[in-house]
Amino acid sequence: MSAAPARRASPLRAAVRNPLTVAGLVLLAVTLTALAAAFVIGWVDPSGPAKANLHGLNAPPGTPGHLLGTDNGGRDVLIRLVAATKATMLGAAVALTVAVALGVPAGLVAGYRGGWAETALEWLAGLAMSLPSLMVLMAIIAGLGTSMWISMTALGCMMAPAVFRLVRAQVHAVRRELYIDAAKVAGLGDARIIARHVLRVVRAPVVLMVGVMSGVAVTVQTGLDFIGLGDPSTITWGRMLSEGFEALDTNRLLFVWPGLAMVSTVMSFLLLGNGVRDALQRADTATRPRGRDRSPASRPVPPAVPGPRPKPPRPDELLSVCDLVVGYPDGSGGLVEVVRGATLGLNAESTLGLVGESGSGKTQTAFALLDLLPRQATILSGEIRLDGVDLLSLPPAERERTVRRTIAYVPQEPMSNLDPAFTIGHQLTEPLRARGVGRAEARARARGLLARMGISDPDRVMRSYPHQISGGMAQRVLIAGAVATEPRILVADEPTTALDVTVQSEILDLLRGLQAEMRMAILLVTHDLGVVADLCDDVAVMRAGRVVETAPVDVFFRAPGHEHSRALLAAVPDEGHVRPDYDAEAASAAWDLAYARKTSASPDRSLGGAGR
Ligand SMILES: Nc1ncnc2c1ncn2[C@@H]1O[C@H](COP(=O)(O)OP(=O)(O)OP(=O)(O)O)[C@@H](O)[C@H]1O
Repeated sequence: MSAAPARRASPLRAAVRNPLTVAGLVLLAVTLTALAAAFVIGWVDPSGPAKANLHGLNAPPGTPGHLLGTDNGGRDVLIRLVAATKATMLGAAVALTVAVALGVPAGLVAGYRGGWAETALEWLAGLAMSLPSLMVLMAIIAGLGTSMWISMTALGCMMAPAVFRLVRAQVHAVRRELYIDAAKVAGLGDARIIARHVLRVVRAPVVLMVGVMSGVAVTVQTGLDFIGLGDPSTITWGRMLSEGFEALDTNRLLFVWPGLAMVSTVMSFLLLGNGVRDALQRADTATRPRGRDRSPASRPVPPAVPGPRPKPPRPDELLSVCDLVVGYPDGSGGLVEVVRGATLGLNAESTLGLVGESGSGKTQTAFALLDLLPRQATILSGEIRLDGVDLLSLPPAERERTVRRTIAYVPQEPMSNLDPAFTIGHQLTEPLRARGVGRAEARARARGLLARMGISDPDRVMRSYPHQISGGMAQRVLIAGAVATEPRILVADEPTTALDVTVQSEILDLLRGLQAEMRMAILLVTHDLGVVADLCDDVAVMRAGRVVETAPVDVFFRAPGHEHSRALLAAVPDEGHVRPDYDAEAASAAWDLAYARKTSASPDRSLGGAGR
């Protein structure tokens, strides 16, 4: 990382650089000034808007004492217009508040939690949207009277489903982001994740929708009053429009002023909504990396290759998986199995490499252990035992607690797993704060962890946003976050794939050092057999959703037992050429080299792992 952390431009500052937003601000300022004046008039001279002067009917604009003239009752048009602003804006504010207060939380819950809550809320929203709004409003006014508060509350209820659907769709999109998974694994609760990470993404489209809906609320309220369905005791722009319409022949300006007020206010909402949305979106996307697409993959699952059944897990293993089967809906009412009876075991303080070709089910197996499978996935059978306790038999909340307490996760793509909207310091201290650690101590611990990760200027990194650090640095930050809670098991999914070779070896050394220091077990998901030789004690080879071979790493390299293991080893590119077939001698030489590195990096650990 070379650049010093720069402060990001504030979205509001960016918004006011847009001339259309400035125009919206100016128009809104006029409306707000009228609103403030209306409160003053209501306090100083409440009868002012109704005061008639029978000697000054329909006075033209500019008449002394009457800037906009008078109406056909001799009442001052400007004072009435200002007073009408208050009722109109309050009415719109009621509708908007109801729509946002109902739509946003419902959308967050439905999008984030899914399940029956989403089905029920979606059904309610569909029902509300299928009703003709104007007819419903008229029926409510006919039944409950012309109170503006009631009609505007009803309008808010009818606008809420649109907000709900927008928010739900946004939450659906962000829920799949890797940094949400990372936040969960770090132990943050749902409420905190929604408040900190999800709401930020939802805010830009919601701001635009609020702008549009404010305009709709003003227009509907004005329309109802114009056609005589408003509260006759309240002056609004709609009522003034109606009076102006009746006086079109004598004083057509009476129709123009409230019309202008309505148009300029609606315009101001739209311009501002657009401008602020654009600024927020720019601020969000400027730093947001592309997340990994985890949509249902189209890669076909290759047929299972029969082979020697791996040994059943031993009772003394820290973590064991037995005959795990994970399925996804296949789109035609059935299930497709992506993990098809995986069995493996991880000893305390040792490292197991989970290898296999792309799509063989490594990540899905790891996600099952981490309790991170997507909602659509089902664990169809099998056992996952942690310290002998079958996790799958625990109630979901207890399972989640147990997993978060014991297992940490270093994900595949460092950048996608950091929320671009927060500093590194914030993201490292947040999980500690959620566990009750005080602010100062959390910061001190985070700084210490970064230093332990080999970061020479932890203070600067703490102040940086993810886009201001390199990939290698981001990976160190994620490892720091993962080990902050002193887990007994670390699941690392391709921790070095996205990094260049020199950084890769530094990260491997770091993991090795941390493992020895913290006495944790590591499950390393990888394609890279060099990394396996370098770091692992044992290997489990996956093929088409099954573990086809488990072996100590030296045995795996010297005498792989399964045909698929030999094929994997044969596919490793050699320095000068690609070997046509598995070459035991070359594999053995590669192993000797990796072993030499391994023992020189951690002389205290013997081949095969002391804990085995
Ligand atoms: N959300 C999903 N819906 C349906 N199928 C999925 C989903 N996620 C993954 N799969 C399928 O599960 C299978 C195993 O995927 P997994 O990600 O575990 O493979 P992997 O061995 O980790 O591959 P890679 O090394 O490329 O990450 C693949 O066939 C994939 O298409």
